[in-house]
Amino acid sequence: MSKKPVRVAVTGAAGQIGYALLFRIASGEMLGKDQPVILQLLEIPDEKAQKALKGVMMELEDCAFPLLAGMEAHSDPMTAFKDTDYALLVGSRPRGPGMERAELLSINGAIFTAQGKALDKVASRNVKVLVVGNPANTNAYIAMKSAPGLPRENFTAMLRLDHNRALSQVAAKTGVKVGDIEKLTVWGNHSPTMYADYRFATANGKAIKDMINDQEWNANVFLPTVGKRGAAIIEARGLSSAASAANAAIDHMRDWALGSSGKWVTMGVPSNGEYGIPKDTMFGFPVTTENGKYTIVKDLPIDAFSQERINKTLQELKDEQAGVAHLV
Ligand SMILES: NC(=O)c1ccc[n+]([C@@H]2O[C@H](COP(=O)([O-])OP(=O)(O)OC[C@H]3O[C@@H](n4cnc5c(N)ncnc54)[C@H](O)[C@@H]3O)[C@@H](O)[C@H]2O)c1
Ligand SMILES: O=C(O)C[C@H](O)C(=O)O
Repeated sequence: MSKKPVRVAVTGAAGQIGYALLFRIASGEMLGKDQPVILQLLEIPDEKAQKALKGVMMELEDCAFPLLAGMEAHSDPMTAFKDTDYALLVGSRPRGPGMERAELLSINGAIFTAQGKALDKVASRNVKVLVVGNPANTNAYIAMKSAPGLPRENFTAMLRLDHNRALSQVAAKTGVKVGDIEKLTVWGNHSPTMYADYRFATANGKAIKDMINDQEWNANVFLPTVGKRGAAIIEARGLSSAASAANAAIDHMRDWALGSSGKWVTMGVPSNGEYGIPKDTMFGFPVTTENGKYTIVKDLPIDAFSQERINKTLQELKDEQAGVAHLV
């Protein structure tokens, strides 16, 4: 018997990431090749954006995806999030030239307050929320705080792009296959302060740390490369990473919904106090996922170098949270 369709809301649906994301959701890459989906697409109430959204929907229609059970265009989160089972919050205002971070936080803060409130009122009580729009961790924190009627663990931020970037850099350095690397993680904020950590990583039972054995490379090549990769893509493409961001969003949601088969993945999730991270801080942690739930990997040893990096990315998140304190 075929499965009942699930509702997937995507905001910023006519944007770059939306264009790289929607076709993959509709083809079953996110929730499985046997799971029909209804897409509930949100764009700003602007003629040009809504027209572009219609164009994307025409293309989705032209793909004749067997799993696409329905499609709706919205300009109001209160209708876009109605009964939604999954919400991918991609739409947000990018930082313009000369814009202060505080200004960006405040503009996007207003978006994620409204969207959090709408999710609180109309979404499924089991909704799984992934925030992609930057600053992703703090936007996810605002949405979570604006939705007190939903379980806080339903709100997550995307660190998976950093995780995937780190995997590829480690694979290139060691010569092992990317798919053979396990137990890598990224701690903290989706920003250049993130801490990609391969201390526990293995490939075919061998320790990656021993294979690399080069702390100078770790501190001065690997971490800056992963941390500044988004800026390097913008510099090269003239646009921010969209296909790799959409791919990471698919990976994040797929693993959350369908399980990671015991493997570690990185998710930005509200802390319960693990590793000394204050409760509710939306922080990148190593997690495993099973039956639609994630569990933070606990009690890993944190050495002095790692602690210093974790403190730095935590401080940035604390500063961001202080900047939006009036909104939550
Ligand atoms: N977390 C990550 O790893 C990661 C990676 C890459 C990009 N990003 C971020 O993702 C966001 C989207 O990137 P993009 O390249 O698709 O940008 P884009 O500008 O191409 O598209 C964004 C879309 O969002 C829409 N939008 C803006 N405000 C909205 C709102 N309140 N409701 C609904 N839609 C709204 C815009 O109209 C636009 O169509 C940016 O904030 C970017 O910085 C995050
Ligand atoms: O959009 C950006 O500022 C960069 C993006 O978050 C990325 O990591 O590629």
